[in-house]
Amino acid sequence: MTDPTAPYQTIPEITTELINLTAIMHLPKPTEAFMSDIHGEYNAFQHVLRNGSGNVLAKIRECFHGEMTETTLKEVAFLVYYPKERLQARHKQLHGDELNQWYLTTVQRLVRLLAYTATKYTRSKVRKAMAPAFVYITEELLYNSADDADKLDYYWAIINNLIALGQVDDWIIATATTIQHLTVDHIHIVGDIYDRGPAPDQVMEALIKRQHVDIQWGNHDILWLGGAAGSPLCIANLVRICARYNNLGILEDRYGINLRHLARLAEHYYQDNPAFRPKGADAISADERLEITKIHQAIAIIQFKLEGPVIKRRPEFEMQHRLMLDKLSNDRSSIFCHGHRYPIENGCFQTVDASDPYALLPEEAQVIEQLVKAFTHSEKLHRHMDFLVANGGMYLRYNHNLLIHGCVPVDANGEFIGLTINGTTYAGRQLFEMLEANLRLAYVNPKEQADLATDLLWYLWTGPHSPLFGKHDMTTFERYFIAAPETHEEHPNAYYHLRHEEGFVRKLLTAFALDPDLGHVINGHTPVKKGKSPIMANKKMLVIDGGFSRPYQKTTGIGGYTLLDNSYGMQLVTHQPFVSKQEALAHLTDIISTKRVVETEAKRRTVAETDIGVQLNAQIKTLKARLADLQGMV
Ligand SMILES: O=P(O)(O)OC[C@H]1O[C@](O)(COP(=O)(O)O)[C@@H](O)[C@@H]1O
Ligand SMILES: [Mn+2]
Repeated sequence: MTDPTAPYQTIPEITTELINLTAIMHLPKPTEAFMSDIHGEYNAFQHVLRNGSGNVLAKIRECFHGEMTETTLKEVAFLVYYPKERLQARHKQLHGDELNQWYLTTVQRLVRLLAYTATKYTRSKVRKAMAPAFVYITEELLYNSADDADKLDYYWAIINNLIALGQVDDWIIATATTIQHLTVDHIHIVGDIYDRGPAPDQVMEALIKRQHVDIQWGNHDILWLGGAAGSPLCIANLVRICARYNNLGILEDRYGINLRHLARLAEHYYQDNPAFRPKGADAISADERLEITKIHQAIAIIQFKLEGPVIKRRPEFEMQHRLMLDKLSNDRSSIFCHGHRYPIENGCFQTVDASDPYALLPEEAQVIEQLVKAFTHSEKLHRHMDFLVANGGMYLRYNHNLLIHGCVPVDANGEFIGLTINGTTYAGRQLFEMLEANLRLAYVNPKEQADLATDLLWYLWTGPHSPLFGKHDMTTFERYFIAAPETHEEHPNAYYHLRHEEGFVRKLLTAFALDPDLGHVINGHTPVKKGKSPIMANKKMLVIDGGFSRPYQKTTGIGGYTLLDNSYGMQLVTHQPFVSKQEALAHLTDIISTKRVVETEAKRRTVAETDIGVQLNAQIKTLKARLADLQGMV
């Protein structure tokens, strides 16, 4: 890494930079937002992203305190969230002089709001958040006040010219976006961008456009990373989930993955089957539903077949109990598992050879080969996965907090447990690091499909000690084919009851080299059921999967939680279910219901108390030593 102090070598250069860095240390800590389990719900996600978890409206309220009615406040807020759409609406309503008056008022308001949101940042940081084409104009407006009599004409001349030259709409859009970005400086995504919902690719595009984003991988994200890394099992799982949620379009239309071979195989071998009809597919034709139902069965059976060889070649995964196809009776009418014989419902094992149940038919092998090729060659998928790999990890330590999608696997006594590979046992933080190193290895070697690194990707999705899964079994097979509900249970790791205890959460923070007095553990993954609190362990544990995922809103009763951490403290924000962008725009409805203060700081926190502050402090030390050397030489 290059030394950030390298450009400062002379006494005046060093002095200027020292003054700059020391001043930054005193600025308020930038705002962080935490979101998780977006599950492809782009519209709800982008709304929360645009409104900064309710922070934009709060800033507008403070900035224009007492000057605006509730309706006007909302109008300004929605202009900041959806500038393009609101401008279109204005163009329909207002013309000529009325429109010009609206522009004059609006530009002035946005300049005031921008100045207000920019106060806690350096000029250089604010500049970086602006659209390059408008930096000059915006800075002139921002740093020359309309209240200054000498500058009044100059100020209004800029605004009038923006209007006269037809640039004002673009400026409004650019400035609204800058305000959004300054309101929430840093975004943490605590996993599960993918699966179940319709537009994970759009979520990725939105994240790529933001400047400060990190991602803690979720088990569903691993399937897609695994797909790009050429793992046949990850591919089979994610295609199955796309079929189950009527989302095959994500593969074909968004990522250019051709499903023709799979559809042909499905058409040949499968019929209608109630257990495999797609969810949330009321609007599609009967023919289409039938086609998806067949594809769903074809890929599920391929998945169960592919699991066999991996479980057998990796005894260290301890997943032999997940071998299901060899437990079917010869006539496939029953199965012996979980210590009992159960009848099979909705069976579709026509391609399973009783004497060699895990063998793929030649056409199944061909389908999977073709899918692997398509996944490893999709340019768009690679762009998205490169971003996920470059900006993501198995866990993150950030400003004293530990961010993890699922859990840190432990036994009933709270001792770390994990995987033993080649005689070495990996548990606690080492387990995360070993898995991450293997993921990165698998990702850069997509041609390897049966090596340990690729098999570990699948383990991350479903393994009993996977920190991203956190349950003993994934009972997908039983959920499709066995009615008895006791076979569907997926026992959660002891972590999930221990995380209510403060002592246990302190132990986790210490194990990840964080200060247990200052830090919190922030989790996603498990929807917080109606009536349960997402704040646990004397506020040390925060669980923010309130469920953006529509299919899960029945369980949670809400539209999701997000967490905000600013210089004043931490706040948990509860969101109502998001209906649609059209609905939000038509009625200016936000989806914030409550803000709950988790912690309030006695003294406003500054940059000095953040991770960036620690880095700046090191730079200050280096520069001071360099200055002393130079002064000694004089
Ligand atoms: O709701 P579905 O589609 O049946 O999925 C259920 C499966 O999803 C999982 O909950 C994993 O997904 P999450 O990470 O979203 O919890 C499995 O444990 C479970 O078998
Ligand atoms: Mn998850």
